[in-house]
Amino acid sequence: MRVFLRLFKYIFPYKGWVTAATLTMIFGIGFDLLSPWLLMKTIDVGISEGNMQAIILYSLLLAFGQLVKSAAMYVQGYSQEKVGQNVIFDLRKQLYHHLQRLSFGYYDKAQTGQIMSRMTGDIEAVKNFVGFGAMQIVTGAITFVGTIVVMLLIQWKVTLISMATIPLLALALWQFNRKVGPAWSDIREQMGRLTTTLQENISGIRVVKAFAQEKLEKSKFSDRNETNFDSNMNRAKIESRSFPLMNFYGGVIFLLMIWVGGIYVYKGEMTIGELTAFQWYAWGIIWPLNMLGWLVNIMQQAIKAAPRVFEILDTPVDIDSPSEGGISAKALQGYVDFREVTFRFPGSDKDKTQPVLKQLSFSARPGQAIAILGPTGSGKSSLIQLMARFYDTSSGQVLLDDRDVREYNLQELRTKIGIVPQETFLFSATIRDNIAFGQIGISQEQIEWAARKAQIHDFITTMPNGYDTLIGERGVGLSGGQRQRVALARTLLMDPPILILDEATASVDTATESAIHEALDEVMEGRTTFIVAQRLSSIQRADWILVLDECRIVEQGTHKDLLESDGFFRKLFRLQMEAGHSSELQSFKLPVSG
Ligand SMILES: Nc1ncnc2c1ncn2[C@@H]1O[C@H](COP(=O)(O)OP(=O)(O)OP(=O)(O)O)[C@@H](O)[C@H]1O
Repeated sequence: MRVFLRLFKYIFPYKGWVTAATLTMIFGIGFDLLSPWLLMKTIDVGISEGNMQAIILYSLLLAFGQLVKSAAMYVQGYSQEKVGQNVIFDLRKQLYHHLQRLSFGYYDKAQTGQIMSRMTGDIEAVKNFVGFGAMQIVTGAITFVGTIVVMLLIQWKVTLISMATIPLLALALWQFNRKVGPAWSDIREQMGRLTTTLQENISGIRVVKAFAQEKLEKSKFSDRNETNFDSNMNRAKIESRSFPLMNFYGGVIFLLMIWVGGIYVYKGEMTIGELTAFQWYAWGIIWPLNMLGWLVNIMQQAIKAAPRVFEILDTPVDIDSPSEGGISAKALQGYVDFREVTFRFPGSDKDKTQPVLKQLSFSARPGQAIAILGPTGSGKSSLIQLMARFYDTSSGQVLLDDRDVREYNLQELRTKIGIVPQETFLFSATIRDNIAFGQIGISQEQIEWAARKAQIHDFITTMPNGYDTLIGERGVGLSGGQRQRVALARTLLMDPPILILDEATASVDTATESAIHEALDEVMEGRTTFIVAQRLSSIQRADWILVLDECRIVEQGTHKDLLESDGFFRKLFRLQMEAGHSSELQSFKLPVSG
């Protein structure tokens, strides 16, 4: 019931169209009830009594009625479709907007296939009910009751006897409704899983092929496909057991009507006209009953699909601007302060899981380049994600220009923190659009400036269509290093006061990396730059180094400080020297002892 009430809120704005559909529906039903009566009069008053005028009058009225009914049907069909399409348009828009607002924490757990299936199949199921099923159920119910009332008024005894199978039919329908509901719930869930399997396979097709695991993937998909098949067959079984039975009970009504009606005509208690009209009225009873099974199906699909859609809409937006909009981040300068920051990923059990970051404190100011080093999994990426509020701290504070990040307007805050992440994503668009992503009024010169700084301009000019070359899914492929440089150009174009390079040059060769860092020297001036890296060659320009290990900052200082103490940094330096990277590390200019 709550599902219907909630759906009603989406229908309410289209009350004008609902009224049009309802009025034309009532009009249509009125003519449906009147037509057999007119036929009865044509026979009893016109044909039986040889009254030509009555024959012409009632026949004309019948023809006119059918004409008006057709027009009413057109308006009803159009209006109800208009309501249905508008409702899914609004629902889809709201869902998409909500998905845009949900935080990383939600996407860490959500399955893309499930989201896609809710955005498409589930919403479509809701539309079928709102735009068609609901109105047909009401039409069927009014037609059914109205027909019985008119028939009772004409010949109540024949009507009551003919209706003998109605209780049996109601029982069959109740049983069908009880069984088909869970079946639809299962189908919607299986469809979501099937879409997830498909989406993961397509996204990960390179891994599948590299490991020659097509067979395993095929069998995984076949399993899901089979489960989906079984769920649908289960529903089909329920339908094929129930529909013929319901049809049979409906047919019996028709037969009883002819049989009992014939006897009553024979006894003179019913006219031929009345019996003929009853045959027509019988459809007003059988039609809704036959349709009911099908309509219950549509209704049950919507009842099971709508909560899956509402589940996403009800997911709270845990990271957002403060309710009053937050303070402006437009003039952010780039002072960063971490104060006793402890962080645990959302959803992780406080008592069971170790925090990813524990009691972290450090400061950075504009113009400074901070390197973040540490073994893999030590929390480097987690740390930088807290600045742009991709996640919020579990305790402690992240301050930007002396204000807690949670006080800022979120959208503005994010445009002031440029992150080049480890894994870059490029859209199916031209290189120009990828670099200018979302920024309005950007000139070609600005785009080329960013591309030059990211050391990708020369490569772009060698491409067949230069900056107009399509990349991503629909266009040409780029190497890992080229992708990273396009992503770097995209971030530089944002001109953020805080620039974060999270292993942003890990996929480029050391010569290109060195060229990028040289070019970035000028860009980094006046900005606060964080460089997360494993290669020491990436952090040669850092003024301050933070070393993370086991959730804590275990070392911090300048290159010189850290080379003098016997910690992680010095070990890493020696390892990379031994691995033959001495030429790349010469700017450290410190003799290694011991
Ligand atoms: N979305 C997530 N949900 C739960 N735990 C996560 C999530 N992302 C990372 N972790 C865990 O948090 C810890 C720190 O991960 P993080 O990515 O910050 O490390 P890192 O130092 O950047 O590692 P790397 O150098 O390998 O990139 C790891 O133990 C990781 O398993």
